[in-house]
Amino acid sequence: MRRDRLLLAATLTAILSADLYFILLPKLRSVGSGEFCSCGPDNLSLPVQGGLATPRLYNWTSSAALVLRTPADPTGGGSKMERLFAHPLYNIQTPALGPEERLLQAEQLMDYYRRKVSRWERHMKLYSEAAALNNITVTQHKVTFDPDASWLKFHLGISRYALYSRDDLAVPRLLKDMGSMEIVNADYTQDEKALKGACDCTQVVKPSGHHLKLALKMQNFAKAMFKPMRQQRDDQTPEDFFYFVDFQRHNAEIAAFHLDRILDFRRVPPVAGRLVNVTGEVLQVTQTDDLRAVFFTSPANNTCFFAKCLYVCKTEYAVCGSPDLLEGSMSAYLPGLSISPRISIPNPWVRSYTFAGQEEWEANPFYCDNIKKLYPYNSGNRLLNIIDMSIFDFLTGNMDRHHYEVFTKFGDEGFLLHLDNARGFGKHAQDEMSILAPLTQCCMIKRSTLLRLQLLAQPEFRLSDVMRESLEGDPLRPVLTEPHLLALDRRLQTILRGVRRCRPAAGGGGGDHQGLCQIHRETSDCDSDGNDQVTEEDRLLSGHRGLHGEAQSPGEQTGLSWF
Ligand SMILES: Nc1ncnc2c1ncn2[C@@H]1O[C@H](COP(=O)(O)OP(=O)(O)OP(=O)(O)O)[C@@H](O)[C@H]1O
Ligand SMILES: [Mn+2]
Repeated sequence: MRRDRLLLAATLTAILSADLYFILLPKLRSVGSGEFCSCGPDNLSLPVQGGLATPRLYNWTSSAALVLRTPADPTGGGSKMERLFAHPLYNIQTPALGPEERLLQAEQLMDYYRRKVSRWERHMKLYSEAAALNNITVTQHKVTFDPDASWLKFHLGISRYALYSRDDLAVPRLLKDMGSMEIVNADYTQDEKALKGACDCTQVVKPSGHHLKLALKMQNFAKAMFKPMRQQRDDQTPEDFFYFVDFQRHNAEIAAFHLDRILDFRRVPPVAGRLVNVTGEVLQVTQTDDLRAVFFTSPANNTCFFAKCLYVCKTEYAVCGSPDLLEGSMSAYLPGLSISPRISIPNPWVRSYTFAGQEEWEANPFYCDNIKKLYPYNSGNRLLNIIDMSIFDFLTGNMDRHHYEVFTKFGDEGFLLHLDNARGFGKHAQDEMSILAPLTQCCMIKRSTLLRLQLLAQPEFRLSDVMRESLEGDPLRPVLTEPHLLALDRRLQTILRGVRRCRPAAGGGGGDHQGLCQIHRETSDCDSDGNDQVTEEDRLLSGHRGLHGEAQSPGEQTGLSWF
């Protein structure tokens, strides 16, 4: 009898403990976790649904992510990505774009495309005649002129505010096309061609041709930059590697596109993963002898190829299919430079690309004050855009941002293109604080950026969860390992802490609020969504606590400077 009671007591205790551990504790943890508890000073309690616009992103992501979607559910279940994109901050109505705000006009692009197709057809005719004379087998693929092609729509949708609009359905179509459409041509990229195979194997820094990337043309003339897989998902950059000799990671390119979209920057061209058959889809379609010449069959019978230059330097840099299939990232090409020129500008926070070099910003705490006086950082939003870029790079851990590009058409107020993100996601356990130097030294941030970062720090929209879900839509899922996803949340908290604690070194914060981070409300011509954004965000914020929650009204009591 006593034994029975003991057994009963033991069972009850076990049930109670399990209850405590699995139900009560997680609840307590979720209440106590994060910096944005509903009563805390950092609360930004924006409405979860409705109000400003209806969700328009139901068709946005491809296959798997779509399958996962369930209607937005305020209790925390369902798709977080869908809830994020349905959030008012992501649904601010934008005014229609005028012709001057678009990068390209439809007729201009269509003419360009038509000329390209007929040039290609003429060229293919001559090429196959010559190939037949020389006994070279070429796979002839039929190209199609498709006025509705996804890449064409993507190019037409580029505006002075962003590479694509939030609800642009051409983008998911383009992702799908890049992941599966027939490849009709493979070649070196322009910058590799510019090297003309020149190699300097004595150069340690930025070894030319290290990167082994290709330009692939698809059957409807879409063009993508292919970066092959060089590293397994769970390999980490070795401790002793300098960032400038680190591998380029195809999965980092893919993940960066998704992150950029989730942050609502829309400054990274669409990137999809693809399993490419290097024999059938590269070797057999290339018309470049140089490229054909770097292919070989490995002792394990796999098809491999070298970077043009490193062929004569280090043979271990070859990449191999298994036996022909190779993962890679496909990054949608931007419109050609002849129809939409871009300029490449050195990043003011550029790193030294030598073993021992140090740049001024690393040694001078007042560096930002100097930059603020210099054109084009002395007016407009260029500096705020650089700070956005540093936030983006800090999240991915990319230290290789030596330049940035802008479309010349949009002048100084154009957005910055975030091209080349392949050196992110190298070390999940390390946060490279120096990448955030533009933010921590200048102590300013766009309000629209801060609002979204704060939203993504809330459990209902947790960045790692939204990223995980978004990346599920890529053919190469899982694109990032869990530790890399979780690192995003940690880094996001670090950025928000940085914003809260920011003290400009020179005390030159400006205005009446020196010594605090400046939260910049953008002017109409620079905001990525047009001038309605400011009013809409104001409306969203009205009735809520200030950004830092320290006071009721912005400006006076929050101690922030509003511009
Ligand atoms: N999606 C794109 N569309 C058009 N051009 C692009 C695109 N992505 C990159 N480029 C151009 O190609 C150049 C090289 O690309 P990327 O930087 O990705 O390769 P990389 O091998 O890392 O080169 P680098 O060593 O110069 O950094 C870029 O500077 C840019 O001008
Ligand atoms: Mn690069």
